[in-house]
Amino acid sequence: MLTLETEPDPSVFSQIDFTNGAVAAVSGGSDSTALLLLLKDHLDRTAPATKLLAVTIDHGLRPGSAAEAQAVARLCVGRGIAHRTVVWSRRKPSTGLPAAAREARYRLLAEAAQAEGIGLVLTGHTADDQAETVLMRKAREDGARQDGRGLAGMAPATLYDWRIWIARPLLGTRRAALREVLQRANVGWVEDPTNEDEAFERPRIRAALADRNGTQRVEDAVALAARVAVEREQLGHRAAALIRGFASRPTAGLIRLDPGFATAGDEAAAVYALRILLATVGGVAFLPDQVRSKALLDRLRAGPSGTTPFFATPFCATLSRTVVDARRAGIFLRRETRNLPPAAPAVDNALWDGRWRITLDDEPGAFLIAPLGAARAAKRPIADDGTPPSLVRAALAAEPVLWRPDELLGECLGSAQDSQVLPGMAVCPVVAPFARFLPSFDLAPAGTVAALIGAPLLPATPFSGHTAS
Ligand SMILES: Nc1ncnc2c1ncn2[C@@H]1O[C@H](COP(=O)(O)OP(=O)(O)OP(=O)(O)O)[C@@H](O)[C@H]1O
Repeated sequence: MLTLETEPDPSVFSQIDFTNGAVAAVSGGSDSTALLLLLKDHLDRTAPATKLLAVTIDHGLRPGSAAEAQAVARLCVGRGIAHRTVVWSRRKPSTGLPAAAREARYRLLAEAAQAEGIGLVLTGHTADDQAETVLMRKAREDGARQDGRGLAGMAPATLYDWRIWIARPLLGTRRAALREVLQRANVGWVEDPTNEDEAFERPRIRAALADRNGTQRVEDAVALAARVAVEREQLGHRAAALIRGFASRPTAGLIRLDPGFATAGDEAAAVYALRILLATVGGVAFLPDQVRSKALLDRLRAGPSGTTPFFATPFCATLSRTVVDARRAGIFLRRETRNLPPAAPAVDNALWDGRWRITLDDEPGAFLIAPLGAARAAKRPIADDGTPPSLVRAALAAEPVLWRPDELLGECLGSAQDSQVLPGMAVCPVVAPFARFLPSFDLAPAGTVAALIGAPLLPATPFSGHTAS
């Protein structure tokens, strides 16, 4: 049976590679304040030269938020820890504020880390947070057509923007244990009133877990997460093997699956692989519906011979903004041409159509980015490699090209295909469902799809001795 740490385990940090330093994300609440003290103690004992920076994001959403950040800064001064407060100064949305604040928080934490040449951010998520997350997702999944992979909860590490690792070393530690650490050290913390506001789902679940069966329910939820995480990782490895065995990329924007993909025998892995590929080709941040994806696989499998489909009757289907074209030459996936972004100035670190990451050194506006379009794609020379030319052209038409603003109707500066870097600008394909947040559970399929489409290699994981591949 799984037991949760009621005393913080000093070894929670021992698997983490601190070679390139760490940012501790410290809100001033109990969990992240304890994280900071435990981390500082660990580094003092094991690697005192490690660069450690505590960062507090002041969302400016509550009257006391600046004072709370100052309290963290004072604690850091007293302990010899570098600290920065970063203010979320952009305009706040009128709806979806918690999600926007979360998005901003991760962006600002990642920027603060990157500015210091640090590739790792640590957060203070606890076993209590994990249990709440799993129970909230379970409540949502019951009755909905979900695949259950969300029940793996929060991953021990998540790659943000394909560049900064967010690690959660306290996921196996109870909040009460962290508070005891603070009480023993005579260090106070801030109570966020929104954590108590039962108008929100998480505080309601938190309150429900505070009753006398709470400990058991937290342990059960965390144990469920651990089981599902193992299953999800295993499924990911099997999906990655199918992609390696059956998928190729005849040209930019076009993925070919060998028909054997549909009949390879591991149906769950094939559906998972198909969902990841559909989302990637379509530039969609979430995987398409499990049931519809399974129905599509069934259709791909229904070849006339029963075992080896050769699509005597070719068919086309669209899912996740991706056209699936099954014919004698193979199963082809490409971005549908509907709803492509119109020509617009390239913006730094933006995801163009969810499929390409743009990085600009120049001032914004130096380039425009637009789909190539059918007319120009029709004039492109096509290699004779057995791929139907009509499919190559259809795929190319949805690929981005770059223009100088004053030459929009003139000469095309160059296709952005194949991670082409123009002066002052880099354009790289992304694995869309994992481009912003890649949970460590999904490293295997993400890395395999990255290799398939020519996306940048994954950085090594923050766990010592583990590579991302
Ligand atoms: N204002 C902040 N400044 C710095 N770090 C923060 C801030 N708010 C939260 N964090 C970090 O995130 C962790 C989780 O905080 P909290 O549970 O409040 O956020 P959350 O919104 O539930 O997180 P997530 O969105 O990742 O699930 C904290 O332990 C801390 O490390």
